[in-house]
Amino acid sequence: MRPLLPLRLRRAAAGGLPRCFGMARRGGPAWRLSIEGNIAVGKSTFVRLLGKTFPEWQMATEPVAKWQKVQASSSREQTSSSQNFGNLLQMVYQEPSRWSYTFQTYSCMSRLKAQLEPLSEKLLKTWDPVQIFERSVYSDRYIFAKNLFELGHLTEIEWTIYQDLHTFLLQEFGDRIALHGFLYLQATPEKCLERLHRRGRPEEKAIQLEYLEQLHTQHENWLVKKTTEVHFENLRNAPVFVLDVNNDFEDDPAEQEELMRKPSVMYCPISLDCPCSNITLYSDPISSHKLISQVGSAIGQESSRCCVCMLVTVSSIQGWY
Ligand SMILES: Nc1ncnc2c1ncn2[C@@H]1O[C@H](COP(=O)(O)OP(=O)(O)OP(=O)(O)O)[C@@H](O)[C@H]1O
Ligand SMILES: Nc1nc(=O)c2ncn([C@H]3C[C@H](O)[C@@H](CO)O3)c2[nH]1
Repeated sequence: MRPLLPLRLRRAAAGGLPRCFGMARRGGPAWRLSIEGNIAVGKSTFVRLLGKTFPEWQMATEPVAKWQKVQASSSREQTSSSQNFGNLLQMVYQEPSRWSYTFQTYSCMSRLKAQLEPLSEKLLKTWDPVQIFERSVYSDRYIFAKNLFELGHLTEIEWTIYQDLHTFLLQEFGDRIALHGFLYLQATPEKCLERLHRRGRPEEKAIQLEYLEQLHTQHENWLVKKTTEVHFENLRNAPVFVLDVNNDFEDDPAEQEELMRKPSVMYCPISLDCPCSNITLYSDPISSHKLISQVGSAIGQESSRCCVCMLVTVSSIQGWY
């Protein structure tokens, strides 16, 4: 079963909707969501599942391989003989004070490029085109760079220059890199460490629980408590859907069922007149769809695909691990 909104409803949102509602039409502006979460929480796994379930969607995975093998990308002769300048991921873990600034400028640039990618031909032909990003230019700054600065691995001057550059680039690119919402995969740092060890990426061998605890706090402050100072108006208003992914439900149908019953909280401060403000949604697609219909009728639409519907659709995948 694919718990998508019925096609009829997905096609209903054609215009005249409040600010937070999208214009679903063939080749129209894409819904752009970022999957956020701690190291090894399960983002790539989740994105892979989304890709299998919605083959028409465009997925931008985190370019870890590029960080592990830095190569010049501007040269016209981009061949297999391109020089390998080293494993920046390993370098930043081994010598954070030396390499954090280099890493953050490079990772930020690679995320910016991903967010600027044009819609694929395939996506242009679909109704409700959707782009999914694994992390974003925002987590680059408000999770990792901020944390490295607080740990003293970025100096005052490096942090200042990074922020200046980040703000400038994001303002320059404006709507071209805008996101419509965030899906925050949330698990305890202990669970992330367990998964990190199970995955066994060599560069991450020395990661301690304390580092994952710090990153967890950064995620909570930015996405849940909203205490992190952010510098972009659209980011302040973006909806955040929090999904508890602590359970190892990959091979456990009983856990999957349990998960389906769990409510998730959607934070949607998108506009004062938005009817989906701070409501509780259910990871059970049927309950969620009922709620979406209620939201739709509350604003005089049969139903629509808004930020809430979009995130519910994405999150309902969770039940099929
Ligand atoms: N819900 C889950 N239950 C059990 N194991 C999981 C679950 N999700 C992911 N895993 C496992 O945890 C490990 C890390 O998952 P994954 O690589 O998807 O994490 P990630 O969040 O993308 O990591 P990173 O932050 O490094 O990009 C993998 O071995 C994966 O198979
Ligand atoms: N320092 C630093 N800054 C980032 O922006 C960043 N984004 C991801 N990572 C690390 C986490 C995983 O080990 C690995 C894959 O996610 O890369 C980062 N490290």
